[in-house]
Amino acid sequence: MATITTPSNRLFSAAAAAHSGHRLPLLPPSIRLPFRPRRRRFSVSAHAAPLGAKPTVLVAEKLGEAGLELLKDFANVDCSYNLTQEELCTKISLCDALIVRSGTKVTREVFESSAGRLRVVGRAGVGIDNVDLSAATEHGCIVVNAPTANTVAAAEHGIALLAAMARNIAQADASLKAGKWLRSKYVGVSLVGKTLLVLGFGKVGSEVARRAKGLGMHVIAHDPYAAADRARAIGVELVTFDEAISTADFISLHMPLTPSTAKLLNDETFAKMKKGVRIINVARGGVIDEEALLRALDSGIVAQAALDVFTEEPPSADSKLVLHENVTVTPHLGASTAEAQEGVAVEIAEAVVGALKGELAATAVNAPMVPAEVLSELAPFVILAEKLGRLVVQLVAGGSGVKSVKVTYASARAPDDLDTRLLRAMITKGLIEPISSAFVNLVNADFVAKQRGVQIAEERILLDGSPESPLDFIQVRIANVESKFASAISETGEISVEGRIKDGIPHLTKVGTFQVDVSMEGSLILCRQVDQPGMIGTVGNILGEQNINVSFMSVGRIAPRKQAVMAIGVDEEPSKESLKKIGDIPAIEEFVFLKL
Ligand SMILES: NC(=O)c1ccc[n+]([C@@H]2O[C@H](COP(=O)([O-])OP(=O)(O)OC[C@H]3O[C@@H](n4cnc5c(N)ncnc54)[C@H](O)[C@@H]3O)[C@@H](O)[C@H]2O)c1
Ligand SMILES: O=C(O)[C@H](O)COP(=O)(O)O
Repeated sequence: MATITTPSNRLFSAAAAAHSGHRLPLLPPSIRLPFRPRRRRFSVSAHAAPLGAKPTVLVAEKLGEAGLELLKDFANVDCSYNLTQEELCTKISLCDALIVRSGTKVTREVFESSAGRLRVVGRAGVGIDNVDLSAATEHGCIVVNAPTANTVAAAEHGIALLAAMARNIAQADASLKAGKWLRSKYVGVSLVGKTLLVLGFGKVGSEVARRAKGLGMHVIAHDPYAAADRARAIGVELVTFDEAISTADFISLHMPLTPSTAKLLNDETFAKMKKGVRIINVARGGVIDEEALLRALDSGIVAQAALDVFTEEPPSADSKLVLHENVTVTPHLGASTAEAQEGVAVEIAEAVVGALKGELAATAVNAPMVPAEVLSELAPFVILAEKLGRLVVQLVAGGSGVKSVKVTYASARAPDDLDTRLLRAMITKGLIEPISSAFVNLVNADFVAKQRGVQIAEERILLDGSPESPLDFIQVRIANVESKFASAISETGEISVEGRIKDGIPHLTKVGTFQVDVSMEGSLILCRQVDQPGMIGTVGNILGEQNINVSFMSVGRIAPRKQAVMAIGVDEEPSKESLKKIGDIPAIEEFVFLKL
């Protein structure tokens, strides 16, 4: 038997990966979130839509017709463009989903103003730097984007800017329209044989590279996360950052804006570039230190720049960069083709509708991606996990404070085959919802646990035997607390419960050191007693008098006539009087009533 400990900070690895511009493999689009719909009892929304009512989607920036039609089939759609931040915050409390492009800042204030009603933010495009992802996660709001439909449009715009800049198209056009005929002033540079550096070899970058090869350019790329064979397949060489920037004649930027890419091009990096280098940016303004670029243009290190994106959009009317003679600019038009906008609209509408239906969208950027086949196999264990969390927390004596939770997954499968992110989220949901007003879901489970100071450590036990089922049992323990049911304390001094799946149904199989076997449905009475004949009948009679249906009973004992724990499943909640009568039975040493 081997024990493998897993750090619990992996739940949102997908979010972190997406944030760094590095996506996990995409999944089939229709994966259902294994959560029941939000129950009104735990709703944190002050303005939740009436049950059964259509959800409301606020479309805050222009979206293609085909996408709007898809949304209207499922939801009430409010198209309100050019909202001020204040207007957005006012409207949002009446919306279940919000769709934006890059022009709307979805700030923490927006999530706070939604008072818990906003469940989905759809970014109709790739870059999610205008959405406060941490705030979304903290509010349990899923963020989805449309990462593929505008790739070609952005790549084509990059190539258009490259060619227009090299041949001074914009400047010559403006000059001719101003009545001048300046043929010698606008002599350009050729592209063929020149070295183009693609910085960020993702979807757009690789399409730019492919097109630049067709123009006869020598293309190199730098991307710390890209696979060399993918680059090689289109005749592109992946090189180090320093080598890349010091050899390129043209540099085209295609990475996301993240803390690690912000101001990646700055005074220091411009100083390492070839004199006369030309820069194209259709990624994000913030990846260039714009003041440093201005200095590099003025000193001649950078001969020309072509910019579609700016740190502040729109840039100020007197921006020296925008007005610079050697700079060609467009107002963030990379994704703006008719075809791309229709495609993006459909891509985001499908993702938002799916997320509102409770499906885990393949393009979610702040929730773990769990493959469909894993989800279906884990489904019963997901319910077991929540019930164990819900049960174990009710065994804690008031005032103890839950801080340290240990979860053990026992399985005959290799540890890497078991994805525990969902299970951990559901245990957290079970642990936290009964003792707080928080609404916990797959998106915010780790955050809520951390916020409440609850540490969840996971370990895996590798069992012998055939690995048909993903799990044999799950054990949840809470350390450093007192229990209102002393028999739930294990040899290690922790409150401990253990459960298994039997015939597809979650069963409680161990409490403290006592083996029991009760299905985890309805409610549960746990009694510690001295094992003796007639106990089951006595308790059954008390409950029968009150017309309480007993669904099952199970006795786990240390040895005949010694201490035993009796677990009684009941369909209805017994009255205080009935519970008192049970407690008054002389052989019963302690008992507890638990809601599952
Ligand atoms: N101007 C526009 O209208 C427009 C349109 C589409 C996309 N974009 C922007 O273009 C960028 C790229 O989009 P995409 O769809 O190709 O995204 P992508 O995620 O497919 O590719 C981004 C690539 O950048 C790489 N990367 C991350 N950090 C890096 C670093 N420090 N150095 C080099 N590479 C790094 C990633 O590994 C990834 O391969 C995004 O910022 C997106 O918002 C702009
Ligand atoms: O990140 C993107 O997809 C592009 O920057 C497009 O932004 P837009 O939707 O505002 O055109």
